Amino acid sequence: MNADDWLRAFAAELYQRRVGGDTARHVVAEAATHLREGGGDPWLVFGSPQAYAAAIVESIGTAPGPRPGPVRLHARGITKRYGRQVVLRDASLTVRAGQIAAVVGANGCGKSTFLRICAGLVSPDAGEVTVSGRLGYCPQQGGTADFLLPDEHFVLVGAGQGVARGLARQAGRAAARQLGWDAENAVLARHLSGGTRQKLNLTMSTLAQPDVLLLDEPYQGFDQGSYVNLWDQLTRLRDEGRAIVVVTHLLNQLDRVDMVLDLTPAHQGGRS
Ligand SMILES: Nc1ncnc2c1ncn2[C@@H]1O[C@H](COP(=O)(O)OP(=O)(O)OP(=O)(O)O)[C@@H](O)[C@H]1O
Repeated sequence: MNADDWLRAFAAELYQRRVGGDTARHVVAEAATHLREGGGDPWLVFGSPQAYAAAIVESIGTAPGPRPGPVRLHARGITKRYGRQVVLRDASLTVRAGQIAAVVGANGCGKSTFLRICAGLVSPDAGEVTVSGRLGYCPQQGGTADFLLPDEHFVLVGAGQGVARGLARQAGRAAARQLGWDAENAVLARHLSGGTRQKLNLTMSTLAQPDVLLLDEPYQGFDQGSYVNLWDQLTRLRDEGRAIVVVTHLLNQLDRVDMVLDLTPAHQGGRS
């Protein structure tokens, strides 16, 4: 990685950590000047772009706002029927900036349906959802395009959110690295393993720095290390002030969430 590549990756890491505008320009310009005048390999001078961006964030005290912050997602009295089957009955959830909510319950109790209603993809029969801010959604399956490279996914999602090509590519790669995946390899999505395709899905959902992040069992196919990385990343996103809703069957991580919505029929009626 030459100095220009390192600086681009560094800028993307800052962007991921919500250091933007004049501050980011200033920090990147300073690093560029240092490298130009002092020479040397940026990895030896500054270390990895990720580590240096993390050190910058720590020193300038960016990110965590007051926790919990304003309400970002409010789902109230959600009821949904498919034919005669009542899938959701009066389910409610309120998530604030800086909180993680887990949606749990038995197979078929309506977790994905609830998340799709929150994402605005399915209409409820009763109740309403209010989302404040930008939304990111990671579906349980699908979401990737077989004949596109990971980078092309990032550029496509970035274009929809007004993020420039180069920045989208770098931000996507940086987010993928946090899940232990090197997305720079030129492999079409159809040749990725199931777990890696899911990492691509997840990376796309976080790319545009959503205020509300909806994740439907985002860890499917993940190995143990990737699973740990995922929860570390969710904790970091929460600490940056995102509101996160994650559908999960794995109850061993519930100590890492702020609230639990159990959609098992006996528990419906919601809590927040
Ligand atoms: N479009 C649809 N048309 C008809 N029935 C549907 C539709 N989508 C979901 N269902 C039914 O609604 C119920 C809830 O499905 P949903 O996928 O939300 O459950 P879930 O809790 O996410 O399940 P799992 O834990 O297995 O992922 C299921 O019985 C399912 O078959």
